[in-house]
Amino acid sequence: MEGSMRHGFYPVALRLAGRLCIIVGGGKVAERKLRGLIEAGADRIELISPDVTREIEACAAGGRLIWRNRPYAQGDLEEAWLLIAATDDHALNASLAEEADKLGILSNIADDYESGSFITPAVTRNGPLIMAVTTSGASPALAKALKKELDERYGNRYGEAAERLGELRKLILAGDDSSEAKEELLRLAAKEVLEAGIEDRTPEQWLKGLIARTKGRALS
Ligand SMILES: C[C@@]1(CC(=O)O)C2=NC(=C\c3[nH]c(c(CCC(=O)O)c3CC(=O)O)Cc3[nH]c(c(CC(=O)O)c3CCC(=O)O)/C=C3\N/C(=C\2)[C@@H](CCC(=O)O)[C@]3(C)CC(=O)O)/[C@H]1CCC(=O)O
Ligand SMILES: NC(=O)c1ccc[n+]([C@@H]2O[C@H](COP(=O)([O-])OP(=O)(O)OC[C@H]3O[C@@H](n4cnc5c(N)ncnc54)[C@H](O)[C@@H]3O)[C@@H](O)[C@H]2O)c1
Repeated sequence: MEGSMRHGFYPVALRLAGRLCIIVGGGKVAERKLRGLIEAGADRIELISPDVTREIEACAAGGRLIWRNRPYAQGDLEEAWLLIAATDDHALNASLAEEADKLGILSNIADDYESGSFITPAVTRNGPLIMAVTTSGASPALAKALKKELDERYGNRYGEAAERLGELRKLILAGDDSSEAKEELLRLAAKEVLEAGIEDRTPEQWLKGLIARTKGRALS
């Protein structure tokens, strides 16, 4: 197996609910990262900055985050699970990256794509369907433009489909077919959605149709 050091990123989807996320900085970049955390379901957010945008201030007033209205102070990261450093102070961002590593905290450093343990992709969300694009730091603007194209092309079409497939999947997995038969049904359902779109029927009706299709094929 060959790795690539240059583009050495491992994409994951993190579960943030209940975990303390700290943003240091309160400018335009901090605001965008904050929006991303909220959309991802983060419910314990602290933002440390002596100065914030209006949107950040409104989010704090609405109880979406705790705003510490002061500069970063040593020790602020100790309880954190994840850090986003988005100040305009390069030396501070760099030292935050080091401190996070020492403490074992995930870190995103907005002004230096080589430090920090993760970078944030451009993201589009439609129900459970999340499409994320990264250029490994080569061109954030391209990541943003590609994300828009993906959203226009697939977002509306497959967001609801993913939701419905999720319900169908639960039904199939709860049944007592063999695991091979279940996998075949699940693959067939996803293929059907790609080829024909979703039809207006209950998961039970859908499953019936799929079973008929797999049986029909076995006989032919
Ligand atoms: C995708 C997106 C996600 C998000 O942030 O939510 C994101 N940047 C976005 C936009 C954007 N950022 C910049 C521009 C101006 C045009 C340009 O420079 O191309 C635009 C375009 C715009 O604003 O229109 C400038 C910029 N960005 C970074 C640096 C510093 C450096 O390169 O080290 C500088 C120079 C700062 C300076 O000049 O001082 C660094 C990073 N930006 C990343 C992510 C990570 C790599 C992701 C990847 O490559 O896939 C990484 C490495 C770290 C990180 O932030 O995680 C978000 C689109 C959101 C959306 O979808 O709407
Ligand atoms: N990753 C990205 O996508 C991206 C995009 C554009 C810019 N950048 C980089 O990100 C950084 C921030 O950009 P911006 O446009 O949000 O800047 P900005 O000037 O709008 O905001 C900077 C923020 O940092 C805060 N700050 C400064 N010193 C602080 C301290 N000691 N403690 C806490 N907060 C402090 C300020 O109060 C301010 O809120 C810049 O260095 C820029 O180069 C990154």
